[in-house]
Amino acid sequence: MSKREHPDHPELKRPSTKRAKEVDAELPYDILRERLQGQTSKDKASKVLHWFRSKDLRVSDNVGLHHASALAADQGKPLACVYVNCAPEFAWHGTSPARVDFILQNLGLMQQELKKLNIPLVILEAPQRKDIVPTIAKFVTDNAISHVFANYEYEVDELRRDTRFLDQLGDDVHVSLHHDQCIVEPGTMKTGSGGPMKVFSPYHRAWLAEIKDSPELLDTLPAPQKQTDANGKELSSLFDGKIPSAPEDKKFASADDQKRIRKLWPAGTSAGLKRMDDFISDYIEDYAATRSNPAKNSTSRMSAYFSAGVVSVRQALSKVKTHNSGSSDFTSGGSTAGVSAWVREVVFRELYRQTTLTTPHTVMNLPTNLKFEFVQWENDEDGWRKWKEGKTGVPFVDAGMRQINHEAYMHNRLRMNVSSYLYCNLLLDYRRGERFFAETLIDWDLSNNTQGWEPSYTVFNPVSQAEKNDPDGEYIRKWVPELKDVKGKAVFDPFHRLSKEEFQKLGYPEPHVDWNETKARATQRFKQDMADADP
Ligand SMILES: Cc1cc2nc3c(=O)[nH]c(=O)nc-3n(C[C@H](O)[C@H](O)[C@H](O)COP(=O)(O)OP(=O)(O)OC[C@H]3O[C@@H](n4cnc5c(N)ncnc54)[C@H](O)[C@@H]3O)c2cc1C
Repeated sequence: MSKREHPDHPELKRPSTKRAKEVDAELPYDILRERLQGQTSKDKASKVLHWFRSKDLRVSDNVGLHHASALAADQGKPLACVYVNCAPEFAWHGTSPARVDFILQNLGLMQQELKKLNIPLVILEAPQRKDIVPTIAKFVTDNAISHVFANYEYEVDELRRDTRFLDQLGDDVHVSLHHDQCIVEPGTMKTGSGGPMKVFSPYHRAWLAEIKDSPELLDTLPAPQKQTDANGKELSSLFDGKIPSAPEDKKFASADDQKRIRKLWPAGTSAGLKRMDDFISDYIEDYAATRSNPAKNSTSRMSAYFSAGVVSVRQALSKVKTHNSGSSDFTSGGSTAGVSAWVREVVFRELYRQTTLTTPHTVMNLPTNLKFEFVQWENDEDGWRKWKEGKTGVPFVDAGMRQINHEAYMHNRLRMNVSSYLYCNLLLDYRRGERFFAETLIDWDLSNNTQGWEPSYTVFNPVSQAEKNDPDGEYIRKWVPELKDVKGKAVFDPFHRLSKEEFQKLGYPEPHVDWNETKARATQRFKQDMADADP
């Protein structure tokens, strides 16, 4: 059996490195674009459709929807919207109950908002993933739709799905895809030699220069105008669609969980925009100084809204521009330390989408650096269980894991620490952690998650990381109540810093592994297994 096949862990399935390189060489994005460009243009519309996916769930500043509505209004033709619900698609990606619930709630709010504009939002059901394309293609044909609009999704399966969609529709229907997820179109930031930029610093510099020179990239688009009664009437049978409930395997474990998560992450574009306004007025100026301290809770928490597209990055950055005295110069010379530090994080998000598009093997369950594919991982099931439950005996790691289990969210500093601990100290396949994040986070985003989990030689020391970033131990004491009365620096490493008797009274686990020994083991394993690796 090949090491790529894991009957016990289907989430670890992946293609060979040879296949990965073939996909990189013939980009699914290029194949789709060629197919789009090969369409015969179609000037006259009969009915227009916008197809929402799970990354553009908003009515305002939605590029695809805006163009769909402009065409419909221009030609005086009806406009409808559609979303294809597919439970196996959620299962395939491992989408968390929190994210499924967030998506469904946002669909409900959008349906109401669109109804006020006399535009129906139809929810189609695809029983299996393979049914998505035939289901929507049938809807297009049955309703005599002439033009379909949507926004690009940059992941391999999604690009291939769209190519199949075009093939299935043939020449009778015209399909337009738009770039909506980023400020700068992915794939367009090139190095001097013409290849896509892959390294953060030059990409960041080029990105800042582009936005400074072209502030219109931050302009937002209005919601569609209200549809005429006559056109609304033509679509009258499409108005009474119901929002589906979550599939059984994606329901919250309890009503309490649902209530807590909904309170932490209120659905809707208005709630997201308000969160952004509050962040700008209360936190952005201190962001550079406080962003790494998880106890301060001073980051924007916009990630759930960005990943489902409930708020666009344009909407967020146009607000930051207003705050920055109307200037789109977000360099350190043109904005405050807080503003430039926050925008820098958004630029990571932009680069990761460019990487997904131009190096697609990164979203096919393979590391960017394919040499890491040759590492032999351990099978420490006890360590795996302790990691998931936040019981490794390492306070900073456990605090992060308990936060994710409670909030469907984890502070970035902790994401870096718990991931390093999993694949370096426990030496467990990093893909298991990546999948656990998908299954738990409300803000799961394939590009950000896979790039965040990219394995590297750096082994984080969770004790010194905690001392530096949580200097008062406030975050640890909040999430690990067994340690709430531990005084001073012992909270960072109670097993080594308290007497045996004091430690035993806490009811907190001993460290599952010794950090120094496992760091040396990881370094040695990576070096040895990757030395002759020839992906
Ligand atoms: C192992 C690992 C897994 C991650 N998985 C995800 C994920 O599934 N979804 C996700 O959105 N982010 C992920 N991140 C990135 C980052 O941790 C989160 O975006 C951030 O913590 C969200 O909190 P915030 O909105 O308050 O961020 P802020 O600090 O306010 O940043 C603003 C926005 O910038 C973007 N951003 C911030 N940090 C990063 C980063 N390191 N990489 C890419 N974009 C960033 C996000 O869209 C974020 O909302 C991951 C990071 C790591 C190390």
